[in-house]
Order: sequence, then C-alpha cells, then structure tokens
Amino acid sequence: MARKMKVGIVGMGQGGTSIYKTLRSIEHVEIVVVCDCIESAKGMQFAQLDGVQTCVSVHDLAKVPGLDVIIEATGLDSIREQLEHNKEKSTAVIEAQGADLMMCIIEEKEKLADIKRVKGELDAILNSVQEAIEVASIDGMIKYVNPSFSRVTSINAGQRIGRNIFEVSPNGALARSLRTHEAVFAHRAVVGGADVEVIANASPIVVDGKMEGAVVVFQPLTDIYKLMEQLKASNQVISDLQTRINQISTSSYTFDDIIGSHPEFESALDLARKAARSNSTILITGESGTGKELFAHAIHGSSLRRDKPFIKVNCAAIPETLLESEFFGYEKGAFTGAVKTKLGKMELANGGTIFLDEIGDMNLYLQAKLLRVLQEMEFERVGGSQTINVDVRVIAATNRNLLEMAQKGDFRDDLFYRLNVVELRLPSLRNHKDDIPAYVHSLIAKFNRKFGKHVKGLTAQAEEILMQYDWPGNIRELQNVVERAMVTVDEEIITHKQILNLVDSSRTQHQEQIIEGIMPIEQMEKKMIRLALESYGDSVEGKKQAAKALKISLATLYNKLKVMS
Ligand SMILES: Nc1ncnc2c1ncn2[C@@H]1O[C@H](COP(=O)(O)OP(=O)(O)OP(=O)(O)O)[C@@H](O)[C@H]1O
Repeated sequence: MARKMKVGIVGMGQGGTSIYKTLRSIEHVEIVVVCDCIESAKGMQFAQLDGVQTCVSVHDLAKVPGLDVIIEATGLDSIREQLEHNKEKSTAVIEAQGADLMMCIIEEKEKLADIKRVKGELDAILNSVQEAIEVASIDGMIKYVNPSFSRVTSINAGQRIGRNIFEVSPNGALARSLRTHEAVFAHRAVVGGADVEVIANASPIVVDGKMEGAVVVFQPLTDIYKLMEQLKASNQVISDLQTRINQISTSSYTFDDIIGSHPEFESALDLARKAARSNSTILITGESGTGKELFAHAIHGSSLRRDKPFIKVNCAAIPETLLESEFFGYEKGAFTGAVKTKLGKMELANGGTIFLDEIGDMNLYLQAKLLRVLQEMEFERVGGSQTINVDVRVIAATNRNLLEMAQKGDFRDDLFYRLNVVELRLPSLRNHKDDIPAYVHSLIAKFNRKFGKHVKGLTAQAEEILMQYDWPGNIRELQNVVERAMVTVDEEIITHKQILNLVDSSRTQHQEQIIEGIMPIEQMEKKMIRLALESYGDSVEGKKQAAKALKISLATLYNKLKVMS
C-alpha cells in the first residue's frame, strides 16, 4: 500500500476546518498536527476529539518531524514566512487554494482506484457467466462482448466490437431495445456464424436518468433444452417413485382378521395357514364374496414376505389390450403414448406376492406368458429386449370353474395345473351359516365404531331371517345388509322388519311365519340350543348346563350339535 501523505494545517478557522474535514476522509492522507493561536477554535476541538496533535505556535508545528505538506490556511504572510524559516527542507508549504486543488486530485485518484476495482469485479463476473452478453452505446456502436458471446455465436470480440448493431443485427433484441428505449423479453433469434437459435433479453442502460446504451443477454436454446431435459428426467424419477409408492401396498391382514369356525371353513383356514409358510402357488376358489381376497391378504401377511409388496391385479377389470403392459410394464417408445418406461405389476411385486384376482378372465395369449413367468420367473417389458428376473409368489383367485374351462379349451390346462399347486376352496356362506352370528357380532362392533352408534344386537327373529336367507352374495352381502341396517336403526336393537327390507324376500323362507313370530319347530330347536350354548358357554361344563336347561341328556345334545354343524 502507498505511504500516507503526512499533513499539518495552520489556521483552524472556517477555511482550515473545512480542509481538515475533507482531508480527514481521504484514505491516503494522515493529518499529523494542526495549529491555531486560539486553542478553543472549532477546528482545534475537532482535531483533539480525533486524537490529532494540536499546538498554538507555528514554530511547534513546523518542528513536527516528517511532514510532507503544511497547509497554510490563515492567509497571513507573516505566518507563511515563519513556516518557511522553521520547516524541514523536504516539507512543502501550500496555501488554502493549493490545498483545494490537491484534495481534488487525491479524490479523483481515489475514485479512479474505485472504478478500477469495480471494473475488475465486473470483468470477473462477465467472463464467468454462461450467458452471452453484448453492450452497445446509444448510437448502436458495439462496445463490449463477453467470452460467452464468442462461444455461443462463434464471432470473436475483435470482429464484433466497434461495429454498429443496427447494421450487423438490426432486428435483434439489442437493436430493438435501443430503438424503443424499452426492455425486450424472451426474444427468439438465430445468431452468429453457427446459426445458433437463442433466447434473448435486452434492456436500456440508463445513467443519471439518460439512456446511454443497451445490453443484451442471451442463451442458446440448446442449453435451455438441456436443462429442460434434465428437469424432465428428474420429474420422471419422482413420478415413478410416486407411482411405486402408490402401487405398493404391504398387506396388514392376518388370519386373526378372518372369522369362522364351521368345520368346512376351519379346514380351509388350516390349509391356508400351512400354505402361508411355504412359497407354493395357491389357487383360491369360491363364490363371489366368500373371502378369497381376504385369504390372499392373510396368507401374504402371515408369510415371510409380509414386509414386501402385495400387489393385486384384477384380471377382469383391465381391458385385454392393456393387460400385458399392466403385467409386465413397457419400455419408453414401445407404442404411441409410451413416453416413459413403466414398471409392470410383476416387477412391482418383486420379493413379495402378486394376487391375480379373477384369473379365469385372463386371455389365452397372456395365460401363455404368465405360464412362462411362473416357470422361470423371468419376462421382458413390452417393447423391451432385456430379460427381467423376479422372485414373486403367486396367489390366484376365481369364482369360475377353471377345470371345466380348461376342459373346454377356455383356459390353458398347463396353467391351471401350475396354479393349482394348493387349492383353497372357500365355502359359500350358506354352507357355514353357523358362523353368521359371529360375523354379525363383529360387524355390529365395526359399524358402531364407524357410525358412532351403540347398537347392541338384533332380535331373535331378525337373526333367524339372516340364518334362513341363502346369501348369494356371501359374506360381502351380509356385510352390506348389516351396514345398511345400522344406518337406519334408531334403537339399540335391529329388528326383523329392518332386515326384511334389506334382503331379497324370494330367497327368505317362511317370512310370513317369521313376521308373526312363528317358526318351524326344527329351527326353534336349533335356536334354543344356540341360545343355551351362548348362555352357558361352549366348554364341556357349559354343554352339561345347557343340556340341563334344555331338559335333554348330554348325549342328545351332542347328537343334535352334530346334525347342526
Ligand atoms: N371369514 C371372513 N371374516 C371376516 N370378514 C370376511 C370374511 N370373509 C370375507 N370377509 C369380508 O367380506 C368382504 C368380501 O370378501 P372378499 O373381497 O375377500 O371376497 P372375494 O371372494 O374376494 O370376492 P370377489 O370374488 O367378489 O372378489 C370383505 O370385506 C372381507 O373383508
């Protein structure tokens, strides 16, 4: 850093004080000493506050060593003479006017240094930005282009600077901004020798309210396209992950969610529990609403794959044309509209279980493909050539008779046998009606929670209707009937009238008698036996007490129970 100029001032009246104040703020000047015969002069006080040495005698000031300049601000010849006599040889004495001039020069020098610094910073910025920048003065003379300008346009600075923008690029954003004195946004143009398509923004350069020129900043569209491509790719990744998250559901059902203790139902449950421990393919058959999907969930939820995906495909709900891509996914560009690669259900289920509901509705072409997957656990995405290996457990379900379909040629028999490794036949509800009270009990508790009600149960006659009805829609229909009864019920007990309104009367036997409270003796007997067991319990002791209450022997009770089950 340059050495500071050491200055002394004589005469701290108005003139001297004003010089003092100006010099004090100049970086390259150090005021070493000030002098006035009046010690309390304003300027003397300022100096004292600033910690600058003060004195009342010109002699003392002149003796301060190392002064470069003494500013004589009294205008008195006698003082000037005293200074000339006493100062060091190398010290210059200047008068107030000279000091003003000196200050102007120093200030200009400092301004220049500032400008140089700002210019250095600006150069660094302009040289490093990716955008091309061009500046022209108000008459169109090109004053500046940055290195990116040359990179983008293949025109070097020497070829461009000094030319007139109205001649070289009369329709560009820069010329338009100069002509209109307004900013120009998102102007698309082709520039340079390389015919590069760019998008440009230009704005006027205004100094002290006057337009001096304009600046244009532009970027090749290829750069923008590249960024857009990158953005699209990132969005694609996000949306794929989102789809994956939406599609993957790990099943939270277990066998504890399945109600039913009728022997036929129990044996299906036992088999399902055993199958859950293996990896075998399972075919679940049964009428609609018998619980096939619930069983599939429970098997997955109780298997070692329980923390992996459970993916359901409803083969009947997906149009045939989409089924293949739904299953195996597709590669980008596989067909019109395949703008991105999509994973199929088979891939999504990797490590977990795929549940093929309504498998009987799958077309023969896809059946062949599925057979290969089941045998080799590998497939290709639609439009792709890469073989994808997976580890998926398959559970299929149908309410159709696949064996019959296979015999007729409507279902591949090899696939049927491949699927039918474990066959789980779920009984229709009409075949395990004894479980109805337990279902109803659990459904009432579930809907009490859902609707905030306090329903306690249903009348004996209402229950009897449920027991007599033949439930074509099985447990799903029972669920609907109880839910609708719960919506309409005002009391704590659901009545037979409410139930009768909800079931198909042609499928309910002896409804008139029931309305009257009359029912066949045989039904009445079953009902009394159930009631007795409910009251005394199902244990041996409970059965003994129930037999006593029914006034029959324990052996007779056992015989009757055998017939009932
Ligand atoms: N044993 C059961 N215990 C409790 N709820 C059951 C039982 N069986 C079925 N459900 C319930 O009944 C409804 C129908 O069951 P699910 O959807 O599993 O039947 P499905 O046989 O798969 O029917 P579909 O063939 O029409 O697809 C479901 O809400 C299910 O939770």
